[in-house]
Amino acid sequence: MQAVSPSSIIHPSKPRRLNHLTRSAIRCAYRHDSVQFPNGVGSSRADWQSSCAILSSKVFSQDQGSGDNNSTPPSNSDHFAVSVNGPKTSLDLNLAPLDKNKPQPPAQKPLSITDLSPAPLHGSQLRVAYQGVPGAYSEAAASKAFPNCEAIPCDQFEVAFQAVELWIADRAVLPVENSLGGSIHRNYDLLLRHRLHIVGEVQLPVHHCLLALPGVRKEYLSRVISHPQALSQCEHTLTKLGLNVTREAFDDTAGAAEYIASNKLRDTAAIASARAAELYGLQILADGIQDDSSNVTRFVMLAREPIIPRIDRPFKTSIVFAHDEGTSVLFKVLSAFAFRNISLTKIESRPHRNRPIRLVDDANVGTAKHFEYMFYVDFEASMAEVRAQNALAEVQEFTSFLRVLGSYPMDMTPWCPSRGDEQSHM
Ligand SMILES: O=C(O)C(=O)C[C@]1(C(=O)O)C=C[C@@H](O)C=C1
Repeated sequence: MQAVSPSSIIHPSKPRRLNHLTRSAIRCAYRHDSVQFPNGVGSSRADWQSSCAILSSKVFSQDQGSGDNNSTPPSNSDHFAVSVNGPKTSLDLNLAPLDKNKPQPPAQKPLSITDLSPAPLHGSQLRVAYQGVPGAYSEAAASKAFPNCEAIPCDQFEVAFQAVELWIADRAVLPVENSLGGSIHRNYDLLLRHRLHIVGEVQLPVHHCLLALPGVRKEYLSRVISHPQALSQCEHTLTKLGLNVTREAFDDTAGAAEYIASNKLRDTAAIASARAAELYGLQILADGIQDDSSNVTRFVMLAREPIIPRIDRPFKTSIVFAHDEGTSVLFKVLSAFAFRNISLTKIESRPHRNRPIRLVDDANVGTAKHFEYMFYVDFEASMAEVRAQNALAEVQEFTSFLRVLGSYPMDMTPWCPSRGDEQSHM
C-alpha cells in the first residue's frame, strides 16, 4: 500500500476538519509493519516522504490509543491536528512584512484558537507563524530563519502548529531549548501530537533588557514580568541588581512589554528585547541582563512537507521513540548511533502520553510504579547517509514506536553574539 503523507490530507482543496471516517482512512494508509532501508532512503521526495510516513506509522496507532482497525471517534482529549479547529470567523491578520528597522504597530494582535478559520490568505511572501507578539525573540528567529518573511504572531505554541496545518502559515518557527533555561517541553510534546516536519533549525543569541515606562527608576519597581524562560535566564542578575521585586510569568517577553505600556504600569518592568522597548515606547533600565552573555535559544523550523535530506552539508536528524518495556532499551538505542560514530547533540525525555505509568507487581514486595517515557534524540547525520539509515533500522528493532521528526541542515552560522556579549547592566 502506498504510504500517504499526513500533509497531503490537510490540503486547502479538501475538508480540513477531519471526521472519524477520514481518520480511519488515514490510519489504514499508515498501516505498515516494519521499516526497511535496503538501498537507502532513495533520492526522490516521494521516497523520502514514504519513509517518513512509514516511520510515523506507529505513532499514529499510538495516538489513537490502540492498534485496531476500527474507526474510533476522537475523544475530547484527543488533540489530533485539525480537530481543534475553532468556529469559522472572519480572519483579518493585518499582516505587515517583518522589517527590523521599521517599528511594527503594537496593535498587531496574535492569533488565538478562535481565529483559526480555514481561510488562508495567500500572498507571495512566505508566511511564518511564531508564538508571541511583535518584538518577541521568536519573531526575530522567524526573520533570521526566513529573511523577508511575513511573520504571523500566534498567542500559543499550539496555534502556530495549527496555523501551518491549516495553511494559514507556510512555516512555524518555535523555540525548543535555551542554553540557560533548558528545554521548552511544551514544544516537544506538540511535535509529537502534530504532524509537521522539522525542516531546519536556527540559533538565536538572546540579549535581554529590563524595560519600564520612561521616567521610572529601578527603586520604584515592585514587579518584573516576562516569559518564564526569560525570567529564569535572568534570575541571578535580577538578584544582583538588588531589585525588591516579585517575578511574574507572562505569555511572551514582548507581550509583557506591551502590557506595561498599554496599562501605564509604573511599578512594573518587563524582561524583553531592545526591539520591544522601541515598539512599545519603553526605556531600557538595564541592558544584557541574561545570566550568561552567550545566552542562545535554539528554534526549529516546521513545515507541512519534509525536506529531502542531503549529504553536501552538515545535517541533523531528530527522532522520537518509545519502548513498551520502559527505559531498558535506551542503552541499545544509543549504541546503534555510537557504533556508527554518529554524535548525538540532544536527548530529552518526556512522559509517555498514553501510558505514563507501568505497574509491575511482585507478590512478595508489592507493586513498583515505573514512569514511562518518550525519548527525543537529535543526531548529527543526514537521513541520506547509509549509516543513519542503518542506525534507524536497528533502533526500529528495539523500539515499539519510532518517528523521524525531520532531517535538516544544521545551523552553522558563525557565532555572532547579541549586542552585549560583554554584559552591560546600567
Ligand atoms: O517570549 C519571547 O520573546 C519568545 O520568543 C519565547 C522565548 C521562549 O519560549 O523561550 C524565546 C526565546 C527566549 O529564550 C525567551 C523566550
